[in-house]
Amino acid sequence: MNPENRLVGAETDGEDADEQAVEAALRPKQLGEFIGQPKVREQLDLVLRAARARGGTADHVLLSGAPGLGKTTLSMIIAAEMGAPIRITSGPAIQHAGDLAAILSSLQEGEVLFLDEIHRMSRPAEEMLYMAMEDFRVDVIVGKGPGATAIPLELPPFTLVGATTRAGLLPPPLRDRFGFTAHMEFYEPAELEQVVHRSAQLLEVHTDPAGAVEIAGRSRGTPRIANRLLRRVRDYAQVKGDGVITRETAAAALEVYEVDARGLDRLDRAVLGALLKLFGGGPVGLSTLAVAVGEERETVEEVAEPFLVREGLLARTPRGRVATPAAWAHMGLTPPQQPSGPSGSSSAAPGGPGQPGLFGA
Ligand SMILES: Nc1ncnc2c1ncn2[C@@H]1O[C@H](COP(=O)(O)OP(=O)(O)OP(=O)(O)O)[C@@H](O)[C@H]1O
Repeated sequence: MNPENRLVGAETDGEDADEQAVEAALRPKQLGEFIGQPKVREQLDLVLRAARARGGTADHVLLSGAPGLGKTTLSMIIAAEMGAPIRITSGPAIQHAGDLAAILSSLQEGEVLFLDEIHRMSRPAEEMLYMAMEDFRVDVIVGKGPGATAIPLELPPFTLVGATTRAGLLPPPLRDRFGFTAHMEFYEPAELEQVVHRSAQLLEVHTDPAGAVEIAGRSRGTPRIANRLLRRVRDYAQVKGDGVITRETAAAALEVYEVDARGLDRLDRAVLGALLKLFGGGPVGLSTLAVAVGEERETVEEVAEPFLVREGLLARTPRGRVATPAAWAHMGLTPPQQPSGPSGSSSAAPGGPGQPGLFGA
């Protein structure tokens, strides 16, 4: 399986230009339209109102959280609420300090600079950013070696919105220069239902409440996935039904796309299936598990496991991967009997009363 083409992948890697255009059209434009994240919304609202009242530029904002939770959307909302233009770039696109200097020196006063994946910027660019954020100034180095000179360049005040999936990877001097930091959480099912209803309205497809519940429940807490599943269910409803999304059409469509009731796809289920059926629920080493499902070790570890761990279906322990009781239940399988006696065997079902500490990693 090519992990980039996963329907339930939270990244945009496998999406074509049309899909990305639809996604862009579904973005909320104002803070009031942004669903969920109540704390972030409330705090950001204060930051933006205060900046507007002062007639100034909003403080720099750091947004952290998993892909597809709305970081880009929020950065655009910040610009819209401030009536400012926005420039979008990303850490990996800024390889040299000069790349950053070129962007910074062309910003207009009050402009929002959205820097996605800010943790992947090169070190020299990062150091240049410190000064730009704090003093709205950069030193452009001209020449090399002992003859090199630093030419100071004044910048107009701007708002940096940095986004990262890994806030912990940011060096503290960079993190400290943001006036407001927000962590985006995964969305509750009820919030995802609202996302589905809103997007369905924009796409002009009729979705009944139970249809939205069905899609939201399979969306892995992520609006981008909810929107993507909605589009696939819409296709199915148009081809196989009368275009209306009901619980039945949503369930039938997502069965075709192999996204189960909890949002697991074929890869997730293959990993869980191997762990349960071939290894009695574990513990089993990652490499062995990867061979058993015919995937790269990294694919299992980085693509399938994070969601399985988050859902409480799989645990990473010092002795290997272990299925939880919830995994057995979800896959409709019965765990093997626990061996009696003081020390349990390693192939016994994990998590039972006889095996304390197995999930303690
Ligand atoms: N709170 C929300 N309400 C409604 N729709 C949302 C919300 N958050 C995100 N979306 C939708 O989800 C999609 C993905 O959002 P966005 O691109 O902002 O995520 P992201 O966190 O920037 O992801 P990445 O880090 O992968 O770029 C967009 O189409 C957007 O419309």
